[in-house]
Amino acid sequence: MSKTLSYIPVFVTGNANKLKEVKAILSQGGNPIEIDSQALDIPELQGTTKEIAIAKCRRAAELVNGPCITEDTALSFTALNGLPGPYIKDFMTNIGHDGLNKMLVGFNDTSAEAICTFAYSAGPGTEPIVFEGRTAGRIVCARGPKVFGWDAVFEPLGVGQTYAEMDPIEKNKISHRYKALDKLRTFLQSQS
Ligand SMILES: O=c1nc[nH]c2c1ncn2[C@H]1C[C@H](O)[C@@H](COP(=O)(O)OP(=O)(O)OP(=O)(O)O)O1
Ligand SMILES: [Mg+2]
Repeated sequence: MSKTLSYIPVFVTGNANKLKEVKAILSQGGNPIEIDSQALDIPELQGTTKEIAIAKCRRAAELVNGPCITEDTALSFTALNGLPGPYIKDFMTNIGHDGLNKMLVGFNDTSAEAICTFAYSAGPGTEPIVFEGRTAGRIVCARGPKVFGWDAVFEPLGVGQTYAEMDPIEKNKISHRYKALDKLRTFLQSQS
């Protein structure tokens, strides 16, 4: 039986690949949760992953004028004290898979962490709540289809494949997004 919330939150994202994974993860297991979606591009501040996620969700709640969910993804390199972190989108756009590898030339440490921060707001003026998921791995030369962001250069610890090489079902079992969404799911189910 699927659990029915008294309202359907809107997942605000401009990223079709994120939406696809979120829908897949939420429909697995016994208690699917229904969400709507809207493709809005919301300005993102500088700051910690949590500060950025909260500001984004606050703005989204004003725009949709109701309950909403946003998600912010970061890729943090240990050797660079956490950078590019929440600024990964600009780095991907400007220097690509190769550039991300070159940034680590001269460092012995190629470890990195994929961080997903979901934020939920019950509506405009309501302080967003955040749910974080982290998956540890390392940065490698691109392997696999270059369909989704930096998937081809991130190899989760102990898997031997990059996110891009993994079966999407397997990625969705261990990913930063899955871990954060699992916490959000528990919260939403407790609300209904
Ligand atoms: O699982 C992932 N595997 C590989 N790459 C990923 C993943 N998840 C996000 N990404 C990329 C998309 C964007 O280049 C950056 C995050 O930026 P971020 O602002 O969170 O995403 P976005 O602007 O594309 O969509 P949104 O409208 O939800 O903000 O990392
Ligand atoms: Mg964004």
